[in-house]
Amino acid sequence: MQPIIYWFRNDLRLYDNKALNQALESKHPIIFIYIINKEWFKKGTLGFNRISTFRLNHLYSSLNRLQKELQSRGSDLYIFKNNPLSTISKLAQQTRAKAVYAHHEYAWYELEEEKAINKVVPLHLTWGNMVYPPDQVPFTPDVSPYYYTKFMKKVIDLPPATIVSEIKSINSFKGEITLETFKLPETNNTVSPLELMSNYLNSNAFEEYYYSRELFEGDHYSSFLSPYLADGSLSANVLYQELNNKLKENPRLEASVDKLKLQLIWRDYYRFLFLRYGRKLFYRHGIRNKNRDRYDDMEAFLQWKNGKTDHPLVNAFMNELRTTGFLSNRGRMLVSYYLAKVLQVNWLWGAQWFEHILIDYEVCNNYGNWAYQSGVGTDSRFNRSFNLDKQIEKFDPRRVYLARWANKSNS
Ligand SMILES: Cc1cc2nc3c(=O)[nH]c(=O)nc-3n(C[C@H](O)[C@H](O)[C@H](O)COP(=O)(O)OP(=O)(O)OC[C@H]3O[C@@H](n4cnc5c(N)ncnc54)[C@H](O)[C@@H]3O)c2cc1C
Repeated sequence: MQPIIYWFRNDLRLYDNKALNQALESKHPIIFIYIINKEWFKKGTLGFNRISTFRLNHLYSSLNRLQKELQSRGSDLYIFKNNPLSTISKLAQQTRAKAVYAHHEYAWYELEEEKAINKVVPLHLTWGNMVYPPDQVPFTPDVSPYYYTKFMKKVIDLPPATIVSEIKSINSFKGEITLETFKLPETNNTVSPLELMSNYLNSNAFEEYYYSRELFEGDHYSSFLSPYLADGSLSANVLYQELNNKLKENPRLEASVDKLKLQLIWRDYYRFLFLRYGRKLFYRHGIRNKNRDRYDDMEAFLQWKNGKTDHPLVNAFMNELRTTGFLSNRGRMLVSYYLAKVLQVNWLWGAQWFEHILIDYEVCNNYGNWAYQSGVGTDSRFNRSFNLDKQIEKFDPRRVYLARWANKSNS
């Protein structure tokens, strides 16, 4: 029987994986692949590439875990470091694969990639990786609500996507693959993403999430699940439904449960927005098509990126980000506001820096939030501003965060 290819994208898991289940239902032997796109490693005009070691190491760790899980089921994961179109074309030709199965993506570049691949070999795409995917809501992406609150109200009472059970047995491809594969570096995979999720939801820290999420830092001021949600090793839908279960067990958690659920709805919202507006979300003037006098000012950009601006709070955030690959949501909001609205620098440059440096970079969350904060996205108050000194008084009154990060040198 001809094989099929299962192309893992941002869904690096064997549980709650709808597209994978559909591939298994086809009964064809499966070749499991992941493609590390070599474009990510090319330096752009701003002097950095699209993936830092923070995210790359995290990705390796998720791939190692997935590969071992497949091996324990008598199968394997083939990893390639190349371009998705050429890899899939060559592999399909070599193995006579009948079709490729994968999850839909949402952003313009990925959608173009899907079209190109589908011209070479039939591509079966399934909606997934969301709580409310487009095939489960009563509206199509082209008319999905423009503002978050409207979107949230439309979906919040709908049943979330059905959770698909973990795959057990696999009919895997036994033939030879001669295309050059990529050997994964060893990584420490101690705790699984599902365990991390459950540890967090059972911790005392989660009880305080409803207010601690607004802080700059802390041991567990936030879930820190974003790197796993971004590469799909943690299912957002499983997290959402686990939150509902937690609430049934312990009604005292209501405020935290509701707040985290709203964040997961922001995540879905941006995906719908990308499906609706496509390439416009990568335009300097955004989907509002408004020229906001933003300049390609390299000197100001470098000062911002390297934590050398006139404001110590911005410097502290940028230093933490450069050193750890992570930043609180508040930190991200304030530094993006500062670059786009105070320094008036092209917001796309900031979004590109985040794409490079963030351990949890995810295209829709990143560019959607950047456009929002820069006044070219869907913020109803597009000229919203923040008083950074007041932010310090409110969230870091004893200057602990500032003392830790503001003067960290640019090494
Ligand atoms: C300018 C800017 C850029 C951002 N870039 C990214 C990015 O590349 N990747 C990313 O995952 N998040 C991004 N965010 C959203 C948010 O800051 C992070 O998801 C969050 O800080 C990650 O930490 P956490 O998992 O502990 O968050 P939690 O508060 O525990 O939230 C849980 C999950 O909900 C989702 N979520 C939370 N806040 C948002 C939000 N504002 N928009 C959409 N989804 C959200 C994320 O998947 C997150 O992991 C960005 C925000 C801003 C303002």
